[in-house]
Amino acid sequence: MRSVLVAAVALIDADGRVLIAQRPEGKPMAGLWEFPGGKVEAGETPEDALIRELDEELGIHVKAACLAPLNFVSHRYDDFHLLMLLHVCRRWDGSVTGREGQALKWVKPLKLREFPMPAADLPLIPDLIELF
Ligand SMILES: Nc1nc2c([nH]c(=O)n2[C@H]2C[C@H](O)[C@@H](COP(=O)(O)OP(=O)(O)OP(=O)(O)O)O2)c(=O)[nH]1
Repeated sequence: MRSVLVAAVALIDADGRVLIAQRPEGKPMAGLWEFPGGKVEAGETPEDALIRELDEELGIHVKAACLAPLNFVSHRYDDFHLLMLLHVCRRWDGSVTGREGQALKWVKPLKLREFPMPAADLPLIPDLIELF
């Protein structure tokens, strides 16, 4: 089975809310709310990939030193295996903007369950709740 390595992040604002982004129409899992991030490409570290994706998707600049590992998930979807590394980040430069037209929401961790998320993400919610 194809294996995909994804680096993702819970950006946390001053009010303790987490940023989620809605997957656009036309993509697999369209409409679900996810943590920003994406696939780690050949030659990249997970941190490199995340820094690149945050620039492309949200227009913000993040330093590797501001990315703290929180947990990972190993999840078998029907057609691929996902290994996703979730980081936490509270510091960035620039203002968060949906540069790819995606909807964005800042959500308290206790409210994350109100938003439909990919199956792989659900076990990560308690980790975010425990941060506070
Ligand atoms: N960024 C992110 N991806 C997630 C999460 N949960 C989850 O199952 N995924 C999956 C969806 C995708 O299969 C993969 C991330 O890949 P991606 O967003 O870079 O790529 P994509 O599927 O949109 O496809 P493509 O544009 O690269 O062709 O990880 C999550 O919380 N954040």
